[in-house]
Amino acid sequence: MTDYARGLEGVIANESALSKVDGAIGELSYLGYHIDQLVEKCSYEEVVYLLQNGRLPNRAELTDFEKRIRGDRELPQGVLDFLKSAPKNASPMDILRTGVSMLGLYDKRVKTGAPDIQENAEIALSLIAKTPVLVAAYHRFRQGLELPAVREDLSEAAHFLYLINGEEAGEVAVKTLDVALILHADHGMNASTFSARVTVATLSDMYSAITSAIGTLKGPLHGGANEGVILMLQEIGDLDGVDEYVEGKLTRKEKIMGIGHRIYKVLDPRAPHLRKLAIQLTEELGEPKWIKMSERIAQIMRDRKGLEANVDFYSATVYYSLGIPTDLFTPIFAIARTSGWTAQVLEQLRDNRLYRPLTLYTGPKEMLPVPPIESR
Ligand SMILES: CC(=O)SCCNC(=O)CCNC(=O)[C@H](O)C(C)(C)COP(=O)(O)OP(=O)(O)OC[C@H]1O[C@@H](n2cnc3c(N)ncnc32)[C@H](O)[C@@H]1OP(=O)(O)O
Ligand SMILES: O=C([O-])CC(=O)C(=O)O
Repeated sequence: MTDYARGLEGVIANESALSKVDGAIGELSYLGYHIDQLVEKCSYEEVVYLLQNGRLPNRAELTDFEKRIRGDRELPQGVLDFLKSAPKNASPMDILRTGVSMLGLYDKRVKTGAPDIQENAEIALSLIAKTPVLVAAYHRFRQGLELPAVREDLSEAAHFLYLINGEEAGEVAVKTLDVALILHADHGMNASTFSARVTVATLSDMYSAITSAIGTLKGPLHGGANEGVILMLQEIGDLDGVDEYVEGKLTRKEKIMGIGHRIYKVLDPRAPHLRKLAIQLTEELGEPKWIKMSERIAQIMRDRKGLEANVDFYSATVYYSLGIPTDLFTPIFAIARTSGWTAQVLEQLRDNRLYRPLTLYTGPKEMLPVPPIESR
């Protein structure tokens, strides 16, 4: 019999040249470039180009690429109408999932039959351009505000902050979000990327694949954990409450959000970048208690369970310090990961094979006679 790996742990599902996740030493690279270098030397747009084209752009290529994405930010009127009429208390992740699915309705490039790689590469760029606008538009409309006109002179990070706030953000905020977007862009065969690849491997379309991925990212065991972290910190309230809270969770065998990882057995290499930003921002805000509480939680989890912080642990405090509402944290993760998801979908299509694993059947061994309905 074939070995059964619960939750597909340790199973290699496909090949990919996009990101290398080394769980033993805590190292992450995109197409051979260490994330530490990418964060130091590149913008998010350069990283998107890297994932989409397999190499870093030169200056002229980057300018063209930025122009291409910035020129594709307008949402179809039908999608804007949906965003305006959607319930004001909906989860922005549900809005994003539905909005991305709707974008497919308005895109004539979507066809049935064998997907065209070049057309899908174009759709990928449209999705990268439009997902931030979708999230920001819903956020404005739910407050009864208008969406500012989309602009072509701002980077992805600057434009998103401009749209949600209705005014341009400062340099520090833009740089911080840019780094966060780079760090969330791609991550091997994580659950949402796997969903996207499974969907498109049936020769479905890019919008369906990204819709699947958004639904998968939403859960608190995956991208939803960043919202869970800030809700946990708010529930604890202050540093004095941390030990009792964590002990209570461990006793009840409940999870602490933002801690632990299927692949990283050491610290997630994205966490130190976000930790550094969280320390700087909370100090500037005069609210260091959030980071002090986080440090104590991380320490207890290290000592008691040998578990380390993952990417969601400090990103929560970073976004909170930027004044971003909690329910936009996971959508921001999705916005960044759209660059990775779409690159992974294209990679899947270039060398496609249907995913169809087995299940270990645990039902009745013998065939049962169907009794008449009156006697059941
Ligand atoms: C971007 C991302 O998706 S990163 C992950 C974001 N998710 C979270 O932060 C949610 C909290 N973390 C978790 O639930 C887990 O660590 C996961 C789901 C991320 C990975 O876990 P898995 O590889 O499936 O490990 P699993 O859940 O089986 O846990 C193994 C052991 O560690 C414990 N454990 C793992 N994470 C945690 C945690 N956050 N809090 C408390 N205990 C934990 C489990 O209780 C279990 O302990 P036991 O062996 O004593 O029963
Ligand atoms: O790789 C994973 O399992 C989850 C993760 O950290 C990510 O998607 O960034």
